[in-house]
Amino acid sequence: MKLRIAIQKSGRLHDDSIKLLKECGIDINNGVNKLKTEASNFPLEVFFLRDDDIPQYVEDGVADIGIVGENVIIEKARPVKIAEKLGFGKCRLSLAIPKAAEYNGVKDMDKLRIATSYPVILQNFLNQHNITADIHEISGSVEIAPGIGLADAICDLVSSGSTLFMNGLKEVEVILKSEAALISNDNLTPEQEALLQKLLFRIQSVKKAKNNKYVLLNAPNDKLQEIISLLPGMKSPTVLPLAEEGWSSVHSVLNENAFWDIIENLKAAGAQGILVVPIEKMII
Ligand SMILES: Nc1ncnc2c1ncn2[C@@H]1O[C@H](COP(=O)(O)OP(=O)(O)OP(=O)(O)O)[C@@H](O)[C@H]1O
Ligand SMILES: O=P(O)(O)OC[C@H]1O[C@H](OP(=O)(O)OP(=O)(O)O)[C@H](O)[C@@H]1O
Ligand SMILES: [Mg+2]
Repeated sequence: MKLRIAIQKSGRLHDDSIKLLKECGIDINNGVNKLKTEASNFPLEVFFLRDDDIPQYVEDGVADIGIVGENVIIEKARPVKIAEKLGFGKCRLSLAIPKAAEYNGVKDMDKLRIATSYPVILQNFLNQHNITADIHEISGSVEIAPGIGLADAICDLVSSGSTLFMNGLKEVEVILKSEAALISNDNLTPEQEALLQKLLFRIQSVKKAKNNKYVLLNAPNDKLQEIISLLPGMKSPTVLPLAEEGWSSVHSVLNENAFWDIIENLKAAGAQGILVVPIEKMII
């Protein structure tokens, strides 16, 4: 028995999806233009599909699990479970209007023509704000719509904002924040569920490792207690004597979010020779 995963064939999520599987120790040979392949060291079959189709395939059980943006999951409104958010493909779905247009709030969208590939999410947003607008569904190149007279505003994905900028548009409302997620069919068999849990365990170890760094530093023994008190660590820091009398080496794990603040405090407390090393897997 194999678990079948659907990932994007090409596009924004393709490379990161393959990379995540690799980081989980799963080897797949991803031949050019192949639509289906198998992992050599995990019971996993991989289907390469258009991202829009992935929720439907997972709902129908053609694939058991899939990797797709939350924006697509919500737009397609299929009854699938979100098993894990994956931390890549981060973007937002936003409303944008021509740079020179005046904007005083969502109510300015009333009666406008809005071009989008996300009619369901947009309609829900407009309903919540009691706004009636004319939604033009188009499947791509949405940012060009105001420039060619197709629409007054757009609702599309943004990350750096450069596509909006290049098309003379400005972002005025964020409707949704999104990242890639692992979705699963609602009715997996116990065997499939066990394989999914095995995969999730690996994904979580990879994610935790990415959010943490291994830190080594030298501390004079008279500052050791103060330095140790600044370090969270997985249990408590490792302390080893240095060859030089009166000094110790301290090893610990620091979370990315608190990282720079703690490093500054460690330096101020007398830590020296601070080394920061990436962690490949982290199992707690
Ligand atoms: N600029 C961006 N930055 C980060 N993530 C993005 C960005 N644009 C899109 N994404 C995420 O990546 C997903 C895939 O985007 P992409 O542009 O490759 O889709 P697509 O053109 O619809 O591809 P497909 O050919 O599979 O239908 C989006 O649904 C979204 O979740
Ligand atoms: O804010 P930015 O960093 O400019 O990113 C936003 C753009 O990225 C996505 O398209 P993509 O580049 O994936 O091309 P596509 O239209 O072929 O899907 C999205 O549809 C926007 O057009
Ligand atoms: Mg698509």
